[in-house]
Amino acid sequence: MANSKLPVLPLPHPTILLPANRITIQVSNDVGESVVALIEESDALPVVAAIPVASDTKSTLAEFGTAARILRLVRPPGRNSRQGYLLTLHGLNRVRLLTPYRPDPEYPFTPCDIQYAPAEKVPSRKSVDTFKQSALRLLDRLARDAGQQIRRDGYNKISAMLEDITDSRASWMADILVGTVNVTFGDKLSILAMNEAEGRLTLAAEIFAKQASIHEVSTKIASTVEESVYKQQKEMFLRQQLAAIHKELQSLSGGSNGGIQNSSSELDDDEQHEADDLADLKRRIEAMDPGSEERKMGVREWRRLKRIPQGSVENGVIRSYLEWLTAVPWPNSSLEAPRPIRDRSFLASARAQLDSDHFGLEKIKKRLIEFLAVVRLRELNEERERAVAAAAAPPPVVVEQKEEVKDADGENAKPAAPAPRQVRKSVKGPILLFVGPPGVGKTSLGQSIAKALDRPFQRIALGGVRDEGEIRGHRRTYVASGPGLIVQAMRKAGRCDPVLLLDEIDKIGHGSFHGDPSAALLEVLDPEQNHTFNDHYINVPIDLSQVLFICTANSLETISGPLLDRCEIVQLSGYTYDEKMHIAKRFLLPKQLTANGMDADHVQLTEPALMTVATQYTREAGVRSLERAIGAVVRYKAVEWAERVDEQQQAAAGDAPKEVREYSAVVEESELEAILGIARYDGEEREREERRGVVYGLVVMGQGEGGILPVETIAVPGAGRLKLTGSLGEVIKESGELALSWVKTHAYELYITNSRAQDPLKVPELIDIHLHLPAGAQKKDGPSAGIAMVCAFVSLLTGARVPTHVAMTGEITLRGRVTPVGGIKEKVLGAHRAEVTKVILPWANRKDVEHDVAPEIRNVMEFVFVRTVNEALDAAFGKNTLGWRKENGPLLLESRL
Ligand SMILES: Nc1ncnc2c1ncn2[C@@H]1O[C@H](COP(=O)(O)OP(=O)(O)OP(=O)(O)O)[C@@H](O)[C@H]1O
Repeated sequence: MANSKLPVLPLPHPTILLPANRITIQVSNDVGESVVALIEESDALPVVAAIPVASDTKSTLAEFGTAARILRLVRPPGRNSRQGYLLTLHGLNRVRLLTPYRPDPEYPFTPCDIQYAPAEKVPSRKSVDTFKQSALRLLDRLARDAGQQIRRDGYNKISAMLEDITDSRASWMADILVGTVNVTFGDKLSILAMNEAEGRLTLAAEIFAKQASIHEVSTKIASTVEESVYKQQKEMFLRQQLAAIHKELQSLSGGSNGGIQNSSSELDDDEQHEADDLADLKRRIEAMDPGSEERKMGVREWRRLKRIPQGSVENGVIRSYLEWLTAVPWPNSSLEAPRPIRDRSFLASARAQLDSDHFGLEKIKKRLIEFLAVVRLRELNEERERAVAAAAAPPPVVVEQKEEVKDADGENAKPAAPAPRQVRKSVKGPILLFVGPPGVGKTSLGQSIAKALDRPFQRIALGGVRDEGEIRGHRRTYVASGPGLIVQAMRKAGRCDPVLLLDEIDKIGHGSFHGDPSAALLEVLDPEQNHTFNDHYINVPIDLSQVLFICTANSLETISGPLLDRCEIVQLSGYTYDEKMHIAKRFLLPKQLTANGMDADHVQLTEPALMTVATQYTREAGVRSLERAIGAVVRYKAVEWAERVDEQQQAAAGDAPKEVREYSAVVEESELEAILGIARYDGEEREREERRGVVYGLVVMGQGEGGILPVETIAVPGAGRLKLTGSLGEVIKESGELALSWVKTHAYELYITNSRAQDPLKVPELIDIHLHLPAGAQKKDGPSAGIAMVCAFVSLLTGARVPTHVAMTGEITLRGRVTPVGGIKEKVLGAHRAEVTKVILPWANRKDVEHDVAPEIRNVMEFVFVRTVNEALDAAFGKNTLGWRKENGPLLLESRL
């Protein structure tokens, strides 16, 4: 190892000069001047010890460096002091600094003691081979990824050289390669410090292997980044172009908002939202079933939208159309029956659901369970059939989703191969029609069915719908057009298989110059047609076959025949007071308590109080008014409670002048008047006066509610005619004529006239009979008032009276037979509410009373079933009240048949 003295040149961090390498560095003017002096001093090219600075934070020099020959020095042009000199060095040998370097400000190149590295041994074959392999792999990669041909050629040349190199020159080659390729400062420094050939080759092989894999990864990352950057740039570029085109189009169409863009940043937000909305719309179109009608329509309208300038009316129309189109829940391709249906315990849990939502209604619940069982069986059968068919069918052709997505926006989109859409077929069970008075739970039963099936529930109110367009939507040519009620409900439901409740189909208008809404409903409800329901606005067939429709109505009379034909009627009647009490306690009160933020400890209605609310404050078949009245009581108590809490707080804060009022949770019957006001139905029965010519009949009103109705008759001077008033329909008028004819025929037997030939309206005086049914504004029709009319005429003509606790219903024939009528349960319940205790009914209606009327009512009322008018008269006036002539003529005998 030879020692010597060499001027030290610190290399700026992170420059390192390895032996056999050449570098050019920039040096300060002082250093440059010193190099000039050095060159001038020496005969040959001067040699310096080029020592790297060990770290970028400290200026301490590394221990090792390279003896380097100064090859060239370039002065800065025009003595530009800031630019510095350029110095080219050629590395010769490894050196080690023996003494610490202390620069002299006067003369930077102070010679220092250095030691040259010893002569190297020839490295082993193995390490040379490993080194060569590693270096060749790296060079190969570098050549492959080099952008320019000239660099690629350079790497290839070095590779060729490396292959031919001798073992003794391998370590020299290692220095050249480490100096050339881009390795870290640390790696270079460790190569510099390694003055043994064998060790240097091993170290170089490791460095090259590491470098090769780093290079590989970074190339990969670079290419990925490049790709995404390219995509983003491309998108940005295209968007900018699009924006520019829009702007141009706007200015062409006279838009004067050119300057707006620069002036306000608020508008930028709007633009952003606009862009987001459009992107959302586009995404929704892309998500539509490829090849489907709706997607084709969506794509077509989307293209139109792009062509029409923003802000124009047409643009808005298309936008809102597309929003609707994409919001309709189009059938998905899920072929599985919904989960709850497949569940084995489905029927049991459906039953539990119905029970937890409704009291009583046993027959209805039984019918609904049957209905749900049918729905389940059909769905499961369908699923099985589909599975078999799918197993037999050839495998489906897979269509790349990515291509389809492009089509939605691409101008040159080819029509996608329309793969037939596979959807669950319709359940095609019967369409249920709940008929009954208001507030008996028709709507809430529909909700329970939806809950049991785990499907969304939507109610469509059809009351007062007069225009077909309300159901089917209006064509887009109309100003402010939009889709119909069905599509609106489907959108709200958000699924293609909701339960839709068509509420009050009996109140829907029939044909007018706006079209017939009930005809549109026919299409909706027809399982053969509703898989292609056509909403005029959407204008793409919508599949409603998976929707479960349930209808409700108060009465069947106004429902058109064809509509009725599609439905299966489930009749709900009113509740007895007993049932109402249960419903109130178990359902209505807890519901109202929750709705008003109270709990059961805050309000307790005593049994007599509840009964009074039911009997004297409400008189309805259902429980809606009862619920309202209970709600009013709860709210009253809520106010009391809140006041008391406030007073307590004030008292606690010490600023309450008054005493805290007492609060009692219990509501007694006596408090009801203060809470709900004067009872509406209090003592009404007492007002029912027993009068000549007045009889109470039983009726079912328009809302399906039963009740009693007085049949009033008076005799007025006249010409033997009958006058009927009170908004009577044809049938009821005829039944009045019929009743009078019967009375005229039997006037002799009833001691009204003295001979069979006399007309009771002409002898002894000439009179007219005026029959009136009160509540004149309410339309009345039907034949069921027959026996009530006969009784009223007989009462008028004989002077006998029918007690006010008696009411009756029944149709009569000319021969005096009493034939059955409908609505018995409602009528009996209505009579019970009106505190009638004796009801006269046709003999043939016995079974209705047995089946439909609750035992608690049957037990407190007297039912007289009559076959003939004579029996009815006896039951109404009391046996032997009316005198009957003994000699029974042939007519009377006939009437007893
Ligand atoms: N059997 C019952 N058990 C529990 N609650 C009931 C029962 N029947 C009705 N209700 C309650 O009465 C209220 C009114 O019922 P709903 O709205 O279903 O009546 P509706 O028959 O549909 O009336 P409308 O013909 O006027 O639409 C609801 O809060 C409902 O939960």
